[in-house]
Amino acid sequence: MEREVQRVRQAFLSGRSRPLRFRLQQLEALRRMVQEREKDILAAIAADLCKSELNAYSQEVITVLGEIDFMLENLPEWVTAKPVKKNLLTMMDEAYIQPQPLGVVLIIGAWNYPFVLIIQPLIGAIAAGNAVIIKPSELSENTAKIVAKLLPQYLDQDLYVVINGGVEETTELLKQRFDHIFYTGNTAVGKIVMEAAAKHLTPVTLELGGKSPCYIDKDCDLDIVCRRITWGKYMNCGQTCIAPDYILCEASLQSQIVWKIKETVKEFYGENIKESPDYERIINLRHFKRILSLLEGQKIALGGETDEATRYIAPTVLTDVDPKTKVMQEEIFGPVLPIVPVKNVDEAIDFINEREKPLALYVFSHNHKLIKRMIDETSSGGVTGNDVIMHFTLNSFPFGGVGSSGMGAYHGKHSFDTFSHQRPCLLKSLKREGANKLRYPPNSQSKVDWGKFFLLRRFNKEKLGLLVFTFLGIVAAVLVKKYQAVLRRKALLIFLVVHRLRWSSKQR
Ligand SMILES: NC(=O)c1ccc[n+]([C@@H]2O[C@H](COP(=O)([O-])OP(=O)(O)OC[C@H]3O[C@@H](n4cnc5c(N)ncnc54)[C@H](O)[C@@H]3O)[C@@H](O)[C@H]2O)c1
Ligand SMILES: CCCCCCCCCCCCCCCCCC=O
Repeated sequence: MEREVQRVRQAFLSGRSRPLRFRLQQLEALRRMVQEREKDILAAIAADLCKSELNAYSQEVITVLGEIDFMLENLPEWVTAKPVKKNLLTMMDEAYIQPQPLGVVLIIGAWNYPFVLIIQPLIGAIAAGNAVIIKPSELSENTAKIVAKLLPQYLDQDLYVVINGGVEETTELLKQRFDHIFYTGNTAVGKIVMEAAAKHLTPVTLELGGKSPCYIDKDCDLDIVCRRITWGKYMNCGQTCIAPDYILCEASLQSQIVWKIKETVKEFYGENIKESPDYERIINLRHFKRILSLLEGQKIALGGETDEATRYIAPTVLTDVDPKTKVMQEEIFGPVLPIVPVKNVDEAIDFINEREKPLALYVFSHNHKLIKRMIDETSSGGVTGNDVIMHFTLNSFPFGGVGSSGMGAYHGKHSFDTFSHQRPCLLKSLKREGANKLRYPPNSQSKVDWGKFFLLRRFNKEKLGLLVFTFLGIVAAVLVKKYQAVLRRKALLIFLVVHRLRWSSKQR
């Protein structure tokens, strides 16, 4: 493992991942890989999650292709140095921010969207000029294998390396020094990753989970609300990090919600859900049993049917759920939707704020003010009002959690920034040493006063224009004079003294 990371580091140190042209070529090659090997990729995802190829394409591949195109379009602008505002002490210097790659990045993926969750961060890491080690989830083994097979056929083999394995391999990998670790998965392992990273002071991005609440106000169109919630909750069999985890609403709305979800389930998946190509299965037996244990002692208002042999759990709704029961203590990550009755929006806000900060928050209402209030008075990684999941699809948004749902974010420019160091660069001349004497010892009150003038003085645009105009006038005058150097220094000195005297008198 150590040798493998060393090899990738050597490749990074060769410098070839840095030029813009190279990054664009690699991103284009990645796009070619997705397009040419689409069938293999979709088959692997389908095998891992019992997912139709159409759904695999619309949930994972579209996002990846969109992200690559967005990077290709914007990267030339993002990589360029950005000039920054200067102060009086640096006005003659060059000052800019240059984004630079961090070095060797480790990306650890989760199984629930096994392709997009490793390839989307990879796109950001390549765009930012890094070398990358990718560790796909061992639970989605088919996708892990196909990614390990295909990437070396399309990308630089020394810079971008896939390492497959389970907990043992990941543990060994985490002992190595990286320049950034990007982890997607559950919060408990997130803590292990962060602890390992701390040993090398490696920065981390943690894309974690949590219980994302969904508040339904009585002032809304329940047909539409229930259709949208049914889509987001049962997509991928509830195994989506930003799926609505539970519903908060007034008790009187419960029966209508159950009825409308039942109708929508029929509309989406037909009478025999098991036969539907759009309804997935639970990833493994451990998760299947975990989800079943959440149903114990609950009032099942819809669904509840299961089949261990195929790890099938029907779309399920629980009503009158007691917040102290197990289903409300952990992230469900399955097709079970508890409804917790609350009296009103105030109680819903308190309920959310008494718990860990979720990855997503959903609010449904015709009342825009209520939605805004919910946003203002709670915290979550992201929010969608009057829909679910959809904020994930907008790559101008930073995607990530807050508090126990994660730290850092990615997608689009936010990925580029996550994998870049924003390096401040100040380039001075070896001339104009006179002004520098101010900061050299021995210090004096007069030097401090000059320092205050240079560093604390604020010019508005008009004054700055006047300053530039005066300065140019001085330069022009000096050019026609015989004793150029002497005159320039004196004129500048006079100008600065006058300005400082005026400023000092105003201060008093
Ligand atoms: N925020 C997001 O973008 C996002 C996306 C998907 C999933 N998630 C969250 O991830 C969770 C589901 O994923 P999961 O955790 O079951 O996926 P998982 O079991 O695939 O684990 C994630 C990764 O952690 C590694 N891992 C597991 N145990 C480890 C250990 N002890 N030490 C080191 N590495 C270890 C695995 O090899 C894997 O690569 C849910 O909580 C979900 O909300 C979050
Ligand atoms: C048939 C064409 C449909 C067009 C696509 C519609 C938007 C689909 C959105 C899918 C979003 C997938 C969510 C993936 C979340 C991954 C992170 C958490 O697990």
